[in-house]
Amino acid sequence: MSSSAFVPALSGVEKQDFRNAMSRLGAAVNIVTTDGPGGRAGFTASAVCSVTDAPPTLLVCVNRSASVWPAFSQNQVLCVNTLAAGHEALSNLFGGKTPMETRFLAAGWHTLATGAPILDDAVASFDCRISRTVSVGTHDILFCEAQALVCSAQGSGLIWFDRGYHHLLRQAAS
Ligand SMILES: NC(=O)C1=CN([C@@H]2O[C@H](COP(=O)(O)OP(=O)(O)OC[C@H]3O[C@@H](n4cnc5c(N)ncnc54)[C@H](O)[C@@H]3O)[C@@H](O)[C@H]2O)C=CC1
Ligand SMILES: Cc1cc2nc3c(=O)[nH]c(=O)nc-3n(C[C@H](O)[C@H](O)[C@H](O)COP(=O)(O)O)c2cc1C
Repeated sequence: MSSSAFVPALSGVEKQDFRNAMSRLGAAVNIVTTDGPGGRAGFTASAVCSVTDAPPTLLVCVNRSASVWPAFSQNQVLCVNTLAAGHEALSNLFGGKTPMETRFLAAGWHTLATGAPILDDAVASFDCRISRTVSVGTHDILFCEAQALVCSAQGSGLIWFDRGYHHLLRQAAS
């Protein structure tokens, strides 16, 4: 066997080893918001993925111990706002222990179909109703059906990889 850093996991997988391996999966950074009877809330999420385009559905994984969980559970609507390069400070605000009002004061917002806050300069926003929730371990998987979309032709993407931010730059067409 080579002397590289490859470490085989032969008998079960420890939580920290799982996280270390997951840190190697680059993912877009999103601020997921909600509003309604349960109040306005938002958090940073990288566990977001497309499910099917008919009906247009994506999923979001949220830790049930997060302060935002009751609001999402009660409101049953959310908006996935995909961040652009330059949104690192906003991502940190929504990913930490910051009071909810302070998080939202740091950017401009509007609403579309569901009333969930849509970030003014997101790369894309998916305004959704939660169609199904499945609990696995510590997290709820929220299946979300898009009711309205915003898609920007401008801007570079923001990626979370190896526990840090990276910019995904547009290549000039060849
Ligand atoms: N899916 C999630 O709940 C995620 C949570 N985070 C949280 O953000 C903070 C910073 O994370 P990192 O700097 O990336 O270092 P980390 O060592 O906590 O996590 C490394 C990777 O493991 C995964 N991960 C982390 N916590 C997880 C959890 N509770 N359930 C499922 N997957 C999880 C994510 O893919 C993450 O990028 C931590 O508090 C972490 O828990 C970050 C990314 C995803
Ligand atoms: C880059 C990044 C990605 C994250 N992705 C997720 C995620 O997909 N799901 C999740 O439940 N928490 C995720 N978190 C953690 C939440 O953003 C954080 O727990 C949330 O803001 C709740 O914090 P609070 O309980 O202090 O309000 C992520 C944090 C960061 C910095």
